[in-house]
Amino acid sequence: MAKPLYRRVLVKISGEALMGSAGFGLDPATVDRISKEIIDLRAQGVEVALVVGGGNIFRGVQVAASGIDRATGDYMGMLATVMNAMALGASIERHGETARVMSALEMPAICETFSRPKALRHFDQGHVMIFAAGTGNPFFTTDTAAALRAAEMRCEVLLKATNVDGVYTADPKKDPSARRYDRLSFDEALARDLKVMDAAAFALARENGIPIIVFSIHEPNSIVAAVMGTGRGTLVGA
Ligand SMILES: Nc1ncnc2c1ncn2[C@@H]1O[C@H](COP(=O)(O)OP(=O)(O)OP(=O)(O)O)[C@@H](O)[C@H]1O
Ligand SMILES: O=c1ccn([C@@H]2O[C@H](COP(=O)(O)O)[C@@H](O)[C@H]2O)c(=O)[nH]1
Repeated sequence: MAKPLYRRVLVKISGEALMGSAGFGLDPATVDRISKEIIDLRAQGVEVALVVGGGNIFRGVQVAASGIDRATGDYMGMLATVMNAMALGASIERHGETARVMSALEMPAICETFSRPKALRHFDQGHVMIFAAGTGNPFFTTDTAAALRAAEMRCEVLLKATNVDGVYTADPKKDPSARRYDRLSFDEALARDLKVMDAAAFALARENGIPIIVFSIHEPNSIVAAVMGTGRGTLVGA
C-alpha cells in the first residue's frame, strides 16, 4: 500500500468546487466528501492545514463589476472564505476529527484570529488547521494566502485542489488545444504567466522551497492520492 510522501501539508480547497453542481453556495455532499479525505489523511498520520477559497460565494473582481469598490468587494470575498472554512470545520468535526478555524480578520465571536505561534501549537496537538479570510488584505487571493500559510506552518507541499487536473499551456477552459504539464518549474510558470495561480503565490512558494501540486478536486480521493504521489496532476517545483 502507498505511503504518504509528506508529513505536513497545506491543501488549498477551491471555493468554487464547494458548490458542487449548484450555481452558488455550498453543496453539503461535496463538503462532506472533502472532509472525509482530510480525515483519511489524518488517519495516515499526515498533519493537514487548509486554506479555502471563496469563489462559490463572492470574488472581489465580480463584486467590483456591480459598482462596489474593489477593496470592499475583496473584503466581501474574504468573508465568503470564512463561511466556507466554518462549513468545512463543522463537517470535519462531525466526522470525528478536531479542527480549528483561524481567521486573518478579527471576528472573535466566530473563530480565533490568526496567530502563528497559536496555530503551530494547535497543529502540534493534532488539530486540522483551517485558515480563513485569506491574507486579511484586499487585492490578494487565497492562493497567495495558501503559499503564505504553507511557509509559516512549515508545510512540505502546497496541494492546490481545483477545477482542472493540472497546469496547462493555456487555460483549458478557453483553449481546447492546451496541453497539460506533468512537471513545471516555478520560473517557467512565472515566465509563461500561467493563470492557474497568481504570480505572488508562485513567487512565495519558490522563495520558500515549497513545491505545488495542482490537481482536480472532482476526482474521488484526489487529495489523498496527491499526498501518496499516485494521483494525476502537475508538480510545480524548482
Ligand atoms: N494555464 C492554466 N492551466 C490550468 N488552469 C488554468 C490556466 N490558466 C487559467 N486556468 C484556470 O484557473 C482555474 C483555477 O484557478 P481559480 O483561482 O479560478 O480557482 P480556485 O482557486 O480553484 O477556486 P476559488 O477561487 O473558488 O478558490 C481553472 O479553473 C482554470 O480554468
Ligand atoms: O488574501 C485575500 C484572499 C482573498 N481575497 C478576496 O476573496 C475572494 C475569494 O478568494 P479566491 O482566492 O478568489 O477564492 C477573492 O476574489 C478576493 O476578492 C482577498 O481580498 N484577499
